[in-house]
Amino acid sequence: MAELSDDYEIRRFPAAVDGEPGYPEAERWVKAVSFGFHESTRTPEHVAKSLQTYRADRRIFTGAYQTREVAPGSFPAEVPVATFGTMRKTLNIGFGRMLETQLVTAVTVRTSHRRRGLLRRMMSEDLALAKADGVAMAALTASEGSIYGRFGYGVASFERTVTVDTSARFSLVHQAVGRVDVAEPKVLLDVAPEVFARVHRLTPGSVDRQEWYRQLASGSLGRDGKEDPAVKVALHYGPDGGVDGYVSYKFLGWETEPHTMHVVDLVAATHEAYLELWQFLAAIDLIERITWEEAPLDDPLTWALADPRCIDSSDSRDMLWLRILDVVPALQARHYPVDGRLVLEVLDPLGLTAGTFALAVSGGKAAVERVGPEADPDLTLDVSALSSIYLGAVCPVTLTAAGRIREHRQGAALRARGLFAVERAAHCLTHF
Ligand SMILES: CC(=O)SCCNC(=O)CCNC(=O)[C@H](O)C(C)(C)COP(=O)(O)OP(=O)(O)OC[C@H]1O[C@@H](n2cnc3c(N)ncnc32)[C@H](O)[C@@H]1OP(=O)(O)O
Repeated sequence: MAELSDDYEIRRFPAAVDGEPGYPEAERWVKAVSFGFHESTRTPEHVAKSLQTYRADRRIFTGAYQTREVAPGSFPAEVPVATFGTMRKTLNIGFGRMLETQLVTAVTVRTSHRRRGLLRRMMSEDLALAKADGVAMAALTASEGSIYGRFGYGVASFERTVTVDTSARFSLVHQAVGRVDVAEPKVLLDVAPEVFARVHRLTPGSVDRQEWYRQLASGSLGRDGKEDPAVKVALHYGPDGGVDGYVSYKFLGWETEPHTMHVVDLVAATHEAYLELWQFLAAIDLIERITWEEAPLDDPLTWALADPRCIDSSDSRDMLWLRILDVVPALQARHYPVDGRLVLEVLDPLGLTAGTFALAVSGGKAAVERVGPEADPDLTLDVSALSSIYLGAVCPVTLTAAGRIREHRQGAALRARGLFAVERAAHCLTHF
């Protein structure tokens, strides 16, 4: 664990709502986070609403506080100079299996206190505590690609921004089996979590959503802390009449050309619902373009379009970063689509998971054991590379080519690729 400096005290406390004794401390913490991300100062109402959703997620706040006298006139000592938030949610690890995961969010360090090891200290302590608490996986989404590899995180899923031309060119090779109709946005307060729960069970890489998502999708609470009257909603009804998908969207205004609808949230629990929601979006009159920032890379829409070039997707990026905290339970939790055996030598910059492990899969079920240093490894890899291949969305053969995995036995990386494959493309619709 990192050296603790006397200049700062680290405090951990749960999210509190207005009226509770911990509220002033939680309020200052939230304000420090928005300062760290260069947002406008949040109004007290906005902070109160944020804290209600954070409480529903049972978030834990970590703050670093100055212990020495602060400069006169500067932020007082009660305002944290560094923030670090966590909550626990499930991660779909393929074939419908769920793994409890420590989600890390709201990481900020005030400019005047940066590069003194505050992030390293908060991260090392938090990951060690989560592991001691029996949590085998941590996850985050990163503001910069250069920060988190050193702590053992690896990119495990991707997303892309798509701009879809919905002029006369747009045509889907798909015969509708259900129907789509517009609805009052507030219906999503109830419907969105139900539809998302189905998607979460079906999609490897999916992280269960925070409370805020249903509020965002229904226009109840926008990013600015206010209701968003621009949000519109359409529901997809399957052949049985039940709602199995929705899209929440906003018109970008007549001055944006071509006239564009922006997707706020699109969640579909069946293949048909996904395509039919796109058919609906493309059919909106006076609109020639749809934009969506959270589209999958491996997207059925591409293959259902008569002209796949209707999609412009120049912006692909990393999405979910995973960090295995405990190798044996993490690997044993997965289902494997093929049988096989692999000996993995795992390196860990924080020392949480280092060791050599034998993974033996029979009938899809894994037995994992720590073996001695004399065991002959098939692969040597950093925990960040193991975390990257865990969801099947990053290819071990490619990581070997990149020098991130060392293959001691020819064909071992390809074997790992087969073992870690999942039943459908990994995609995470949850930012946190
Ligand atoms: C999950 C999320 O919340 S993502 C959001 C992350 N936050 C932001 O981007 C907000 C703006 N940035 C910041 O607040 C800070 O610069 C932070 C949080 C990124 C880093 O905090 P610091 O306390 O300065 O980091 P700390 O001093 O502990 O550095 C630890 C190591 O990371 C390195 N590092 C830190 N930030 C960066 C960076 N942006 N790029 C590259 N390396 C970095 C340091 O050089 C150091 O390396 P070393 O241990 O090998 O010497």
